[in-house]
Amino acid sequence: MSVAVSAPGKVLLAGGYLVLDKNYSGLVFGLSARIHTVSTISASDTGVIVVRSPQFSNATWTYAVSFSENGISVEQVVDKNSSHNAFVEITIRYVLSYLSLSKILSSKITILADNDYYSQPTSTTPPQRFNNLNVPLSSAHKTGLGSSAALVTSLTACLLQTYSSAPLQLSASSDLTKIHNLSQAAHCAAQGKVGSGFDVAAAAFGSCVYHRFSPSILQALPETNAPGFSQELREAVDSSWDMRIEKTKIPKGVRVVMGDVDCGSSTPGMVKKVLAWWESEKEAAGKQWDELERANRGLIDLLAQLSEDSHDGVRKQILDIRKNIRAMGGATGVPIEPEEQTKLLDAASTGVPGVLGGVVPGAGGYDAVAFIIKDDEETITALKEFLAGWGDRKVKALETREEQEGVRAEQVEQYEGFGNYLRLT
Ligand SMILES: Nc1ncnc2c1ncn2[C@@H]1O[C@H](COP(=O)(O)OP(=O)(O)O)[C@@H](O)[C@H]1O
Ligand SMILES: C[C@@](O)(CCOP(=O)(O)OP(=O)(O)O)CC(=O)O
Repeated sequence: MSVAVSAPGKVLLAGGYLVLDKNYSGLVFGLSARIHTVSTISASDTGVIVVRSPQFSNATWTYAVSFSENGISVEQVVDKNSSHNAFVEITIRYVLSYLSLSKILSSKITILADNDYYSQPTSTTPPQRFNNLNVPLSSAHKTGLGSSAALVTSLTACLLQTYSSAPLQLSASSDLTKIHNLSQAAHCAAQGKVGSGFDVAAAAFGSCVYHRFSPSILQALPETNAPGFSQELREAVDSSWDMRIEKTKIPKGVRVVMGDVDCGSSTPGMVKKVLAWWESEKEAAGKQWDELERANRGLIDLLAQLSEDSHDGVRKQILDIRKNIRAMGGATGVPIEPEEQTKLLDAASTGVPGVLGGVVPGAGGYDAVAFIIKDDEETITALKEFLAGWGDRKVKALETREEQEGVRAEQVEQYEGFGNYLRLT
């Protein structure tokens, strides 16, 4: 029996940094680029879970699961080609601990990521779905769609579906909340920090206006090898969390286009500097964040009631958001919208008909841009050509578009290795 689940990637279009504080909003859209997790359970009760990502080399991870009165042990079986995958390992440990099982049947799990998660080699022919990059995962250039959050959420849902005594109803709010909470716990443990969790929220619930959960919910959890970890994890996951999820979507007539810029940014370093400023300049920072929250909410409200004659309002609102983002960058010394990005965003917004505006998504920096454009082929073609010809910086428009739905079950029609054998239910 096979179980297949997928979760979407994300773009935090407005509310970067602010969303770290539960009093402020994050406008996050789920994306059609999804990470799929397929599990096939075996009759063997040796408790071995083999996970593989066939799109990459040296991307098979084998775990021996054992049980004792102290709880569950998940140990990687290491061989000469083994790499380490903390996000996979910790997710397995968290889900099996949450389920408090005493034994498990072995299983094989395959992870398949839509191509937009990683830069693809230049080729005249479009790559097959789930293209085999044939490089180690660590060597693949990520495009910033939130691969770890989508992976952890789809793997969590898949493992729960595989090993729970009662099948999950992914459309049921209670099961969806369980998947979200458990995925947040595993993702934060794997990251070694409790971020805002907007990416896992998008992976679980899809597009939404997000207010974070209180970090204390997860900060109180003990180490996984501590006595009673399973019970404390279960109590935390099953408790009532104080995040707020306001479902939303990109309105008809416009679409989001992500641009992958071939250079890097360091989100953790940027977050550290902005939070240091938030702590040291409380009054000024509070005014700046309140002004940016006002601008962000203005965009959220405009998109919620968009019509053809409010496109100019969206243009002005995006410019207002960007002005505030640049002011925050100036106050903190963090290149949130650096000059190179300002030039790109201004040129595309004024030079390509149908582009309503663009921002630096998430933490900002140099590595990504996101545009809101009229949803027609003429505009998307013109924007792709503009980005491809933008000076010496390679800016590739990604194919992914907003997709409202979060984690969902997939139908596995036929499964030989990987490829086009996944179909939606
Ligand atoms: N296709 C995949 N298969 C297995 N693990 C993956 C895959 N994509 C991402 N991961 C896991 O997520 C990690 C990437 O996390 P991170 O660097 O935070 O990227 P992102 O910002 O895209 O989430 C990888 O090191 C790996 O552990
Ligand atoms: C700064 C943030 O508020 C948003 C970061 O958004 P990104 O989309 O830039 O995240 P990465 O994919 O990890 O780079 C941090 C947070 O909310 O946790």
